[in-house]
Amino acid sequence: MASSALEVVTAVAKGGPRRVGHWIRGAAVVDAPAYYKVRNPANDDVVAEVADGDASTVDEAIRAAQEAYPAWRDKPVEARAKILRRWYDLVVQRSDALGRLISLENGKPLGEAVAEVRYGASFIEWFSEEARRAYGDVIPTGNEGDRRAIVLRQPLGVCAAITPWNFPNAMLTRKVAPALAAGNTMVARPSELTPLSALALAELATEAGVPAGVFNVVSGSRASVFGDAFANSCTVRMLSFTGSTRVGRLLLAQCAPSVKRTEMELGGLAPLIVFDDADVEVALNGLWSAKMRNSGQTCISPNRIYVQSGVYDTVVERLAARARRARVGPGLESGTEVGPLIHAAAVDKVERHVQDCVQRGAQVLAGGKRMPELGDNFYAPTVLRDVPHDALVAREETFGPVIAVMRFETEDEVVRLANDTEYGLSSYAFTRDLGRAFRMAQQLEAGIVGVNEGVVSNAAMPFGGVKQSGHGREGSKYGLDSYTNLKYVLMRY
Ligand SMILES: NC(=O)c1ccc[n+]([C@@H]2O[C@H](COP(=O)([O-])OP(=O)(O)OC[C@H]3O[C@@H](n4cnc5c(N)ncnc54)[C@H](O)[C@@H]3O)[C@@H](O)[C@H]2O)c1
Ligand SMILES: O=CCCC(=O)O
Repeated sequence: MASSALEVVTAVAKGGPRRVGHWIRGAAVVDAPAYYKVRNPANDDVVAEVADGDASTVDEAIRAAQEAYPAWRDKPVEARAKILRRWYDLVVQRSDALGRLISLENGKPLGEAVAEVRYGASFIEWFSEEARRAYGDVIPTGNEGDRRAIVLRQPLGVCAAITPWNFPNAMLTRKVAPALAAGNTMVARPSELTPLSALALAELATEAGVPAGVFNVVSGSRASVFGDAFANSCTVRMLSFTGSTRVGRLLLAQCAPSVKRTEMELGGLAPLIVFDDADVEVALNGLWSAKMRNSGQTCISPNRIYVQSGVYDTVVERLAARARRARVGPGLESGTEVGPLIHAAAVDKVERHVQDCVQRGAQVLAGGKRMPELGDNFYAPTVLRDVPHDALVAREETFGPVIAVMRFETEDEVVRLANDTEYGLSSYAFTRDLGRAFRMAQQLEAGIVGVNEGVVSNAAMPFGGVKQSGHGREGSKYGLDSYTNLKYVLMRY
């Protein structure tokens, strides 16, 4: 019986049973009162049975994090940095197994899954280094003869994290690494669909020397139980959430009574603009990589593709040819470029969006259908042309492999269309005109702008949204801000 998340991959290969518990106080909690099944989206097979926690589980994990806090906070920063660095090394060493785990529970192609592990690890590496740079300030008072004003940067205490299924490894490391680097402790609750990657990361953290109770992971099938328990706890000083804007709004309201600090990494509806003066090859490559990563289930995936009239026909035809060639299949099958969607409801949503485009006059150039021969959760990479600006895809995240192409004539028109949304996470523009490139960087209302580039994610850069895509920045030198308080001290001597 595999009881460790890291052993699940081998147990699956051998067909053996596997039950995985919460990770609290540096150890797996065995014999939980209840378990639920985690399934592979590619074939619906049970990957593992995972502990189904409740409010008492969360309370126990919060207690563990609270007890571990003073010693972790007071550890010399070099010691914390070295432990994080060891954790990074272990994650990299185990990247194949961790990648397989992602592929098993999330469905994404193995190559992408291993790339996610390395991306996730890069946040641990980055913050193991940033730990040493949690600087404060000395501010002139005007009375330097007898006083000094200093600003200290201090940890918050116990932090909580709720993470989504689409990047089960990286969305967690970019919260827990800065939290621990700054001297906080953490309780994390991963998506019920993909808890194994988080549990495996916690095991490796313990192996690396993260003391018991500093990083705890609780799993469970009833999401709101965890949100309620985190929000209602006055011990939890901060909640960092990545997920939909709908759930983000709920959690913000729940955190209001305890005036908890929040970091919200929410949904997107990215515009991607191809101007007539773009290098079409660069634009097509950028669009394809931004769109098809994780089968389109990415918060920064472009949902609204605006192509200027002069290159419209070329772009849609070449995209359609690319989509027809794409190899769709299970994530663990070699050669797979596009994997399954996470579950049946996700496929239903994609189908609804495609049908809506067609009903409004769009034409399907590639895909536009389910792939039952592969399984219930597969949808063919789809290219639609002549999509009207009032289609559903222009208002709601599709979260699937659908390239919905709209036509525009002028720069002013496309900036207005691109900004006409409550979302503001990422945006993309392809142009060879330098002035226009700067105007796009300036005018697009988003936390991230890719100019002639579709791959924007990097641990050294600030990731986050504006408007209803959230607040706070993950990664970069700003990534410690959400996990630290500034304390102003005026010293008269
Ligand atoms: N901005 C970012 O960095 C970023 C990154 C990844 C995903 N996302 C967004 O996440 C969404 C996709 O992920 P999802 O489907 O898991 O989102 P989701 O909001 O449904 O769920 C996110 C997490 O919240 C939990 N949850 C759901 N309802 C809850 C409740 N009432 N109380 C507490 N927790 C609750 C889920 O179980 C999951 O763990 C998309 O909108 C995507 O754009 C954003
Ligand atoms: O899904 C959103 C996060 C993806 C990323 O960090 O590149």
